[in-house]
Amino acid sequence: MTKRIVIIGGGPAGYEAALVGAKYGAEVTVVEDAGMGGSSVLYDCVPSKAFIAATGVRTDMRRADDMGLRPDFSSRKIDFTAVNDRVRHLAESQSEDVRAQMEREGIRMLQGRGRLDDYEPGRITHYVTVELLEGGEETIECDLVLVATGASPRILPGALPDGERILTWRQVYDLEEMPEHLVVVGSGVTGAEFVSAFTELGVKVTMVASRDRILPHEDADAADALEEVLLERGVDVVKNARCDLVERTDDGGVRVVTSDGREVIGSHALITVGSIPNTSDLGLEAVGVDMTQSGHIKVDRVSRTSVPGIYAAGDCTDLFPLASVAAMQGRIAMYHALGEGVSPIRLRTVASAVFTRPEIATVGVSQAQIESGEVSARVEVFPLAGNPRAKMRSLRRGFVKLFCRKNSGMIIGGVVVAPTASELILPIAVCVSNQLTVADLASSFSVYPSLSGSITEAARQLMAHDDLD
Ligand SMILES: Cc1cc2nc3c(=O)[nH]c(=O)nc-3n(C[C@H](O)[C@H](O)[C@H](O)COP(=O)(O)OP(=O)(O)OC[C@H]3O[C@@H](n4cnc5c(N)ncnc54)[C@H](O)[C@@H]3O)c2cc1C
Ligand SMILES: NC(=O)c1ccc[n+]([C@@H]2O[C@H](COP(=O)([O-])OP(=O)(O)OC[C@H]3O[C@@H](n4cnc5c(N)ncnc54)[C@H](O)[C@@H]3O)[C@@H](O)[C@H]2O)c1
Repeated sequence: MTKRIVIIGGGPAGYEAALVGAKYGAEVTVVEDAGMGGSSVLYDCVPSKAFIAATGVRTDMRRADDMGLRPDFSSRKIDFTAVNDRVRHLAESQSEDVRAQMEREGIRMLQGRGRLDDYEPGRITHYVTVELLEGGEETIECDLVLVATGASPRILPGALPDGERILTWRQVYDLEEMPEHLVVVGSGVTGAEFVSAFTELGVKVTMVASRDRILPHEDADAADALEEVLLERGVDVVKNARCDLVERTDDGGVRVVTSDGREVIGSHALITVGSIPNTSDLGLEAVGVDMTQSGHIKVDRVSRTSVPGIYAAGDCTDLFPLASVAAMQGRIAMYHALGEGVSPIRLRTVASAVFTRPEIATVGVSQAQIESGEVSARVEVFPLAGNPRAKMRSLRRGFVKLFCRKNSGMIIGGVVVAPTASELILPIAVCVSNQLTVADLASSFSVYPSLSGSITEAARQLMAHDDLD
C-alpha cells in the first residue's frame, strides 16, 4: 500500500527526505513556510558561503603583491549592494532549483505553517494541519510525519535586532552600506565566519567572545592559528565577555555592554549567539514526542522520535547542526520508515568546515578527546610552511593533523587549516569512514606539487613512527 508522508519543513532535512520518499513510491507532501531549500538555502548556509566567496577575492588579491603582481585595487570601490544582490539572487535561484526538482519528482508542496494535529495520540494514522499562506487551513491524513523545521537565530533579551544597526546574520544582506565598525557578538562558527569575511572586505571588526578563546568547540591549534591571522588583520578580540546589552547610540551607532561592565562602541552589531530549534507551536508535546530541555526533539540514529510514525531530522533535533547531517538524517528517516536497508548515522564520520581565511576543516575524533584519555591515538601535525605548493602560493600558515590508532594505524580523525581546507579534508574523511590506515593513505599518490601532498606526508610520518615502535 502506498505510504502517505507529510514533511514539515523544506530545508535540507525535509527536501532530501522528500526526494527519497518519492523515489520509493510514497505519496509525499512538503509543508514549508518560507521557500524550498529552507533557511539553509535562503538565509543561513548558502548566502553566508556566497558572501564569503565574494570577500575571498580580496584575500587572494592581498597575495598578489607578494607574487610580484601590482594590481591597483585602492581606487576600486567595493559595491556592497552588488555583493548583497548577488548573494540574495544565488539563494533564491537555488531555492527555485530545489522547488523545480521536487515538482519533477511529483512531490506536493504546500506553502504555510504545519502542525501535528492527532486528535487521539497513539493511533497509527497521523494528522497534520496546515495554515496556508494563501489563507485557510488544510488537514492531511498520513501514515508518517517527518518534522524538519530547523532553527532560528537566538535573540538576547538586551539586544533586540532592528535590522538596521543591530543585526542577526540573516539581516546582513539587506544592508545598503558597508559597516564602518562591526561588533560581532559571539565567537562560534557563525561569528568567526562573519568576522573573517568583513575583515577581508576591509571593515574594522571587534569580536566579543564569551570565553578566553575564539571557536571554543574547534581544534585548539586551529582556533589559535585563525586568531593569530585575525589579530594580524586588525581585529580586536574582547575575551571572557558575555554581552548583556546592545543599544543604539545618539549618533546612530551601537553600544555593546558586557556583564562585567566593559563597553564596545561600533557602527553596527551582529549577534551570533547560537540558534534555537523551531519546535514550539508544532503540537509535539500533545502527541507525546520527547524533547530535550533546550527544546530539541530527541531522536535515535535512524531519526525516530519517541512516537511511532513520527520522525524528526535536522536542526530541530539534538544531533549536529549541519546541512550535510540534516540531509543524511532526512534520507535515513525515509529509508527506515519505508522498510529499506539503512545504516544508522555515524557522527564520528561527519566532516565539517569553518569558512574563514584560512579555512578550518575537521573530521572524526578531536585532539581534546585524545588528550583527555577518552580516545587512545597517535597524533601527527604537519605544517604547510614546508609544502612547495604552499610556498608557490605565498601561504605562510596552516597545517595538516592526523590521528590514528596506536597499533593498527587506522585513521580516526584529522584537522586541516588551509585556504581550501573544506576540500582537502575529503581524503581524511574517506579514510575515517572506511577504516583505512596510515599505510593506505601514505601509499596513495598525491599530485606534485599540491597541498594534499602534506596529507600523504603526515601519514608517512605516522608510518615511520610505527616502524620505530
Ligand atoms: C550562518 C550559518 C551558516 C551555516 N553554514 C553552514 C555550512 O556552510 N555548512 C553546513 O553544513 N551547515 C551550515 N549551517 C547549518 C545549516 O544551515 C543547518 O544545519 C541547516 O539549515 C539545517 O537544515 P534543516 O533542514 O534542519 O532546517 P532549515 O534549513 O532551517 O529549514 C527548515 C525550514 O522549515 C521551516 N519551518 C519551520 N517551522 C515550520 C512549520 N511549522 N511549518 C512549515 N515550515 C516550517 C523553516 O521556515 C525553514 O524554512 C550554517 C548555519 C548558519 C546559521
Ligand atoms: N561552516 C559551517 O558549517 C557552519 C557555519 C555556521 C554555523 N554552523 C553550525 O551551526 C552551529 C552553531 O554555530 P553558531 O556559531 O551559530 O552558534 P554556537 O552556539 O556554536 O556559538 C555561539 C557562541 O556565542 C556565545 N555566546 C552566547 N551568549 C553570549 C553572550 N551573551 N555574549 C557573548 N557570547 C555569547 C557562546 O558561548 C558560543 O560560543 C555550529 O556548531 C555549526 O554546526 C555551521
